[in-house]
Amino acid sequence: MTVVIVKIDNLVKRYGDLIALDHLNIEIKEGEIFGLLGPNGSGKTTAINCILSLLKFDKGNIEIFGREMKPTAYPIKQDIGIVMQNVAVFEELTVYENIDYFCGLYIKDKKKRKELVQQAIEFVALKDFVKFYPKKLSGGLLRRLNIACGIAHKPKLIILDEPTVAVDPQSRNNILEGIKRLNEEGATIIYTSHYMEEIEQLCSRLAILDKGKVIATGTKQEVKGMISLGEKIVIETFNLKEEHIEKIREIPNVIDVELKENILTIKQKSGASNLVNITSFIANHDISYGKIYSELPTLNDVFLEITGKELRD
Ligand SMILES: Nc1ncnc2c1ncn2[C@@H]1O[C@H](COP(=O)(O)OP(=O)(O)OP(=O)(O)O)[C@@H](O)[C@H]1O
Repeated sequence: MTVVIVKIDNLVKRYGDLIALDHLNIEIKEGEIFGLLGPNGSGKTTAINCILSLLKFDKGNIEIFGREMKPTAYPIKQDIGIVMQNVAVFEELTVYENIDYFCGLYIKDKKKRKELVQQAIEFVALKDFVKFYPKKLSGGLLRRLNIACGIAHKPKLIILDEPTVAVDPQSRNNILEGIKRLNEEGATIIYTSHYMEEIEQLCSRLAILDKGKVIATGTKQEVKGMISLGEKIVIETFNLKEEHIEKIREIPNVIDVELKENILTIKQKSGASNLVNITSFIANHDISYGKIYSELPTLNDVFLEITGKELRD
């Protein structure tokens, strides 16, 4: 039986005249890594703050673990781990003391807490830095400390709001791998990002947000299946003429052709396969080419087709 961990029903949140969340409906199931993908300002942080009852909302209902979420729902909060966008640690405490403090909010037994703090330190690979104060840590290490503080008490639901913004690639990989391990160990994860690559890599299901609305939701395949765009064929060409482009446009199932700095991108309708037709066209017209490959639509393509805008400006 599928257990629903988070149920967001018809959620509306206004800031004055601005509708930050516009009748949001989302269900997150046990064991998922659920992605909330959307550009800056689409409502991801507002949604997270409402889920956590840190913000009052105007309409709707939120249930977590099958119970109504309220500011005073402490038993529910105990089973949630939060890693917010802005690093929130104490400057006057060391790495160890910070993790111990946050873990101590939920775990009173000292022996148990010591074990959990050690596990969290190993988990984010901060063993060599336990005596450091936060101001001595690089941005990436600080993010890792922030994560350790949020997850040390082994919560059932972990919410991470853009945890990789402004971190170096090594720390980013460390963070993404760590999230996968937390999930394998049984935690349900909500992960917000405006990086579609991260959501693609990490999440089993996702919702794409724009202007406070869910514009698409499902597995990656389901979401990509909602648009008319199918495979894209990309060719590096050197002597292509305008008339060639026009002829390629006429090939059945081609929906768009674009040439940018020697890179020709041919977009096709979902379900169509034109690679053979296009390679024979190129050969028959003596067009010289370098790389040629086909790729599936990205989540940015989904966003672009539905909203007319790029995910990242
Ligand atoms: N406290 C606030 N007062 C007024 N407007 C706000 C407030 N917080 C957010 N907003 C507005 O609500 C909308 C949603 O913002 P939100 O921070 O939830 O988006 P986001 O998707 O998390 O973006 P980002 O990735 O930039 O954090 C934006 O238009 C934002 O300007």
